Amino acid sequence: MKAQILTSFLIGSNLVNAYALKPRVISPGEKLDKYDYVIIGGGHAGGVVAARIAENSKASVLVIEAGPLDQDEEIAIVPGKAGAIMGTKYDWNFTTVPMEFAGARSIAVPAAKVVGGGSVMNGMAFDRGAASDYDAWNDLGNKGWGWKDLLPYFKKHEHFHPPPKDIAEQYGITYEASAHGFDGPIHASYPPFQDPLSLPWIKGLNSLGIPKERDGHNGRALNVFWSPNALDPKSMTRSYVKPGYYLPATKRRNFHALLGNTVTKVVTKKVGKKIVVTEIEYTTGPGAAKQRVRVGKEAIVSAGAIGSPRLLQISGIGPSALSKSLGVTPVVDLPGVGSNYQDHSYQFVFNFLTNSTQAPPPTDAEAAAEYYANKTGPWTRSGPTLFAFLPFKTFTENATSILSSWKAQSPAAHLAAGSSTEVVKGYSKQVEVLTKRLATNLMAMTEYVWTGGSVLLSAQHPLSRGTIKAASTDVFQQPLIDLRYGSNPLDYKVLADSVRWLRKALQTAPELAALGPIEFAPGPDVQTDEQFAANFAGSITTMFHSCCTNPMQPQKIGGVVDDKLKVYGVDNLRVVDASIIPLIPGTHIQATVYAIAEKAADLILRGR
Ligand SMILES: Cc1cc2nc3c(=O)[nH]c(=O)nc-3n(C[C@H](O)[C@H](O)[C@H](O)COP(=O)(O)OP(=O)(O)OC[C@H]3O[C@@H](n4cnc5c(N)ncnc54)[C@H](O)[C@@H]3O)c2cc1C
Repeated sequence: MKAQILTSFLIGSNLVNAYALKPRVISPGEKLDKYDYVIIGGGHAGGVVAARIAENSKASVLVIEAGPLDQDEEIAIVPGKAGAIMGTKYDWNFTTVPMEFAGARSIAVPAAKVVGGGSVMNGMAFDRGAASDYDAWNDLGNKGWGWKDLLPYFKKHEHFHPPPKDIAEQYGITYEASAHGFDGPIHASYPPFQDPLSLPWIKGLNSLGIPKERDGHNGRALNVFWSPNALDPKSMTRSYVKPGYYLPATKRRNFHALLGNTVTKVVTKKVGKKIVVTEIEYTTGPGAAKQRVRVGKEAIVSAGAIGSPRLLQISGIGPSALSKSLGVTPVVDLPGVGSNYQDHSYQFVFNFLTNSTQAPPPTDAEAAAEYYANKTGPWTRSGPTLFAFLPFKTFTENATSILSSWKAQSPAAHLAAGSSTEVVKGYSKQVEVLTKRLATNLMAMTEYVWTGGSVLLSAQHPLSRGTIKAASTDVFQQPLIDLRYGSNPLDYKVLADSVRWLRKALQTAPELAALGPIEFAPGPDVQTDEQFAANFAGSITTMFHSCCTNPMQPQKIGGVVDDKLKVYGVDNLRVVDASIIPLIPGTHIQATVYAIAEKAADLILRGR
């Protein structure tokens, strides 16, 4: 791919080269020899952290991103086309290895390869977890990462727009202004089109004793609630890192971005007793010459939940045995790198609504015409704005016994073979934290996404843990990605009970039963735990929330970064992206990624 360098340059006092350049596109030869901060990956978190650091005009910042800039194509910015970007040139197009407990299937794991990363590719659902999800991070030993600590960063990136009056009245959309930010770069708004079948779903849940929360953004992302999309209400297009952070940053003279360049190695050196990152090695493509840039202060790895652990591993920062098997000299033995892989898997329950009086939805051509003519209609909505996140005891009487079974399991029993003692200890601690919090009604266990009859069920706190392993030192060869869905059999048990509850809800809640739902998949033949497990193994797939592969937790329990996001054992290296999440929160994770990146930038700017 043709290398692109977008730039704006610096007169930073601490720069080696004394270019006095205006913002413009330059050739690779014009890059500086050394930058204070080199950010690897200009994706979602990387784009935010780079732009924020560059607000300090004295700091020189270079972002190296493997992908290009999107060109405002429909697939990037039109809500109704969200998802169509998967499988294109903006996707790394990763697939898993055959997954042992998921029918030996390999599945696609979309991962963005474009400026703004997942913020360009995602479904624009824009919500936060419950307070308990983040307080659990604190429980693991991470000071400053509880709900109250993160709330200012959730607000900082957000520009909230209250719902239009007519929509709010028709659908009962409520919000709490105190939970929101009003001047951040990312617009959060409610599309003018909502699904009329949302109303019987809310009423049905209410009649089963599940309350509607005023606002899921206030720490109670539980039960049923409305939530905005990452949507600019003026243009009715996606609100994301490129317009919100990246383009404004390119106007700064101290900000450079090197696009279409892939980092191949974090180069370290022993200085006294310390390991220090001295250079970053990168290239324009397979077989092309490798180049280097010097790191003045810090390197920040923001290559995503798959890219970041892989890059650390091929740089000798990771499990030493893996480094050696790759022919890499180990730099720091960090067994947690590439472990602890978590995701929200999902399973559909498909229903026909035999009594629905809803008119058939418009065709794609009609929806497109309406969108382009008036910026109204179904294409203004990318995905769900109504959420149901149910606490464990809400949907199964087996919650207590399942939690007891979790605690009784031998921690190593279901982890990947060869997991280190530290990783096993970390997992054990995570189970302890989760079982305590899931026993309350303050943490969600299953998300139910109502799609007007059919329902997508997603396990929010899986016990299965996957792995990412570099297959070779070649960054252009895909790593071994193993989500290991179902490796802990209790995950399938939880999901089976989630489906059972849904079936009952659809038949007993009067507002839902009135729609005449008839299930056609998994279908009435699937009843026992064993039948469910077999069904899930054949169909379960990703909800695209890969995370947790460089967990922030103490090193002795398999952590990779500390609570300042600094990599253990390396003096000037941080990781800032979804990989640092220790426990996946019960939410779609993009707002959490924004908050992580905002907090990281704050730590860096304050010299922490
Ligand atoms: C298909 C999809 C749908 C989703 N839907 C939603 C949703 O509706 N709501 C929600 O809340 N969340 C959603 N998410 C999740 C959310 O968008 C992601 O979790 C988040 O964007 C990840 O951010 P990140 O910074 O960790 O990684 P990324 O945004 O993936 O950034 C990593 C960047 O690093 C670059 N990179 C990787 N390796 C290298 C290298 N060696 N050299 C240089 N650059 C490199 C990549 O090209 C990429 O740009 C979705 C995700 C996907 C993939």
